[in-house]
Amino acid sequence: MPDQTPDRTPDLDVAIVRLDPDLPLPSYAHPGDAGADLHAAVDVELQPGERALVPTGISIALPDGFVALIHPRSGLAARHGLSIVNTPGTVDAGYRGEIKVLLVNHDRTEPVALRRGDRIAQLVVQRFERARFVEVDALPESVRGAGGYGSTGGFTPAAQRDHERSD
Ligand SMILES: O=c1ccn([C@H]2C[C@H](O)[C@@H](COP(=O)(O)OP(=O)(O)OP(=O)(O)O)O2)c(=O)[nH]1
Ligand SMILES: [Mg+2]
Repeated sequence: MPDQTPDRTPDLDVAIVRLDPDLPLPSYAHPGDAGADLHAAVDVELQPGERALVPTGISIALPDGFVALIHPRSGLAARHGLSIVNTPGTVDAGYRGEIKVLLVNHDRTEPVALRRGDRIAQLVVQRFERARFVEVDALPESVRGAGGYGSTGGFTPAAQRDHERSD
């Protein structure tokens, strides 16, 4: 069935140069998708635990005030343990070099073989705010305060749950 989701995402022109004219441009798989899929420009095989900086064959020029974030694809992560070391990778508006993806194979036993043209990651273009860091002597109080790193509780690991049940 065709995707019925109306695409209300506003369009933004982003200049792109294909360093490799045989590869497709990044593209959104469905209306409303946030990420445009990026293609590998080379074949690469990653052994378990191995990483590689994989070229995508494109350079872009984002308008000022925009950033592109390189996210992993969940299917590759779930099926092969493939992720990105520095996820999300940050592509700055001023960057004119080739976009590359720092892939890592988290699988313990199986290598991952990628072919040139495979969709290896997704690029999310978004606006950002540039902060002016205003130094003060003390920060305003908040309900959370300095609590973090699980201060609100986490989950009980299954092994511990089983142990409590058998008590
Ligand atoms: O996954 C990534 C991350 C970065 N870049 C490019 C675009 C980005 O604008 C530039 C610099 O990235 P970043 O600031 O993350 O790296 P850095 O280690 O801080 O290098 P630099 O000192 O050049 O900023 O490298 C990529 O192509 N892929
Ligand atoms: Mg940097």
